[in-house]
Amino acid sequence: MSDSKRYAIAVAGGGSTYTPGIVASLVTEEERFPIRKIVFYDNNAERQETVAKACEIFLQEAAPEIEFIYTTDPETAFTDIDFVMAQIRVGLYDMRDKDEKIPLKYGVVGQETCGPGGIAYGLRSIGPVIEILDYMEKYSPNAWMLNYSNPAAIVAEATNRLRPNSKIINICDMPVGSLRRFANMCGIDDWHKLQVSYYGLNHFGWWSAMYDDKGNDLMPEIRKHVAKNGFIDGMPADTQHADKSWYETFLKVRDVYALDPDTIPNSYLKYYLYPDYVVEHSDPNHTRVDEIREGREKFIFTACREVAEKGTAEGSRLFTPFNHSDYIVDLACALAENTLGRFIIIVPNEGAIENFDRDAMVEIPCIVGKNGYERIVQGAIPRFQKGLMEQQVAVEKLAVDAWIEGSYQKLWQAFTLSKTVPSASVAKQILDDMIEANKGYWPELK
Ligand SMILES: NC(=O)c1ccc[n+]([C@@H]2O[C@H](COP(=O)([O-])OP(=O)(O)OC[C@H]3O[C@@H](n4cnc5c(N)ncnc54)[C@H](O)[C@@H]3O)[C@@H](O)[C@H]2O)c1
Ligand SMILES: O=P(O)(O)OC[C@H]1O[C@H](O[C@H]2[C@H](O)[C@@H](O)[C@@H](O)O[C@@H]2CO)[C@H](O)[C@@H](O)[C@@H]1O
Ligand SMILES: [Mn+2]
Repeated sequence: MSDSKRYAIAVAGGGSTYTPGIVASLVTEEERFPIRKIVFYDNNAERQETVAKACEIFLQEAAPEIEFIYTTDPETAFTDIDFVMAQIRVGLYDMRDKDEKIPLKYGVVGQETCGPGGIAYGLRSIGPVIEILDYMEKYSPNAWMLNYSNPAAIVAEATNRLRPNSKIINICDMPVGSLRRFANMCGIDDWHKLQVSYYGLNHFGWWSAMYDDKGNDLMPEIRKHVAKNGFIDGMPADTQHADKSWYETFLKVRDVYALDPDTIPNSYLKYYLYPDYVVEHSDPNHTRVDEIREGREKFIFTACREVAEKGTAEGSRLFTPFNHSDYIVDLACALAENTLGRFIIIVPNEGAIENFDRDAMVEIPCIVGKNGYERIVQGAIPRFQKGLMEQQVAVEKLAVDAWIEGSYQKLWQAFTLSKTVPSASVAKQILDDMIEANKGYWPELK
């Protein structure tokens, strides 16, 4: 890529609720990351069109120099692009509904990326994510794919196993969302000023050190805050995080933190460490997906239709950059423009966590530039975290084995090994229901 280049972006999952935010960040960052083309790709023409019509109007008003197209044709989407930003949800919210509600029927955590729901979603995501990666390599062999599609841990294990040489970086917005909260807890205006040590698997990690840009230790202040308030930081919540379930998750970090006051945990650990509490506080008939249908999805699609009806995006709250969209755009910019910024991303361990599987996909800080990423070594981790991670990484690897081999046995083992599941018999009942629910999405299991 030449230094004066303007970049072309394909957004895979153009109909995602996160797409307007990504477009907003791309426009906001145009000066340091110039864009010549944005293409939306989705396999659901109708869903994508609603989002695309609004984005088209916004782009005409805010950045008319950017060419914009949307398509369901892979060749049109992936030809002549520099980056794929992927955020597909295979099976849409209807299948998320099953991921959350089937385990709850058996008294087990029902969650999008954790436990049986996360494994079920993983088995749906692997094939289509690989398909998009293959399209990218066929039509734009030099491009990078930045993948948000969940469950990122299982998708990362699969892409590493099945396409080890591909230019793909799997990412999560949880670390950056949390950094923004930590900065706020310490009265620091910009989370980029934080320098942190962090290790784990995706949605399964811990901060072990945090400093400000002058090298001052922030851990004492953050520890004090988290012990008292969890991740509730007093910032006004956006639409999504004003939801009751996010509030509860951020508050519950207090109890997760209590288990190891030396580190600050990822909020997702509540599903593994307090599964009984989570189930008791779940309504099996109204889970997170229902909150989203009533909240984020409704807001995004209503706002898109309003922009299309009015013929202007002026005054719409749709096109607001936020940390999720800023993060993926920052990362693309780092690869394109060699910024050498620090990013917490999901990569093969290869010794960065000294006393952990070399071939596990771990989430750690890396330096990112034109030639990819360089890991920042995290050293040896404590026994508590290591024990938990070994169990969880085995779940993720068994799930990918099961997808590759079409193995019922390995998938049963994966469900059984999840810390959220109490026994092999409960695992089997959930698995058998999941097989029925995922017909047409999962490989045939023998
Ligand atoms: N990694 C992270 O931290 C992170 C953060 C936020 C969202 N996400 C993920 O981003 C994705 C989008 O989330 P959402 O809530 O906006 O979902 P959504 O259902 O609103 O959007 C997903 C889009 O993907 C499309 N799609 C599904 N299968 C496809 C395929 N095979 N090819 C092309 N398009 C396909 C759907 O039609 C839909 O328009 C999910 O996977 C979600 O888990 C990840
Ligand atoms: O339940 P949803 O669909 O609202 O959110 C699911 C996603 O949640 C995580 O991202 C959070 C993040 O943890 C939080 O700190 C803040 O930044 O908002 C994010 C959502 O935008 C998670 O990382 C994703 O993988 C989930 O898809
Ligand atoms: Mn995530």
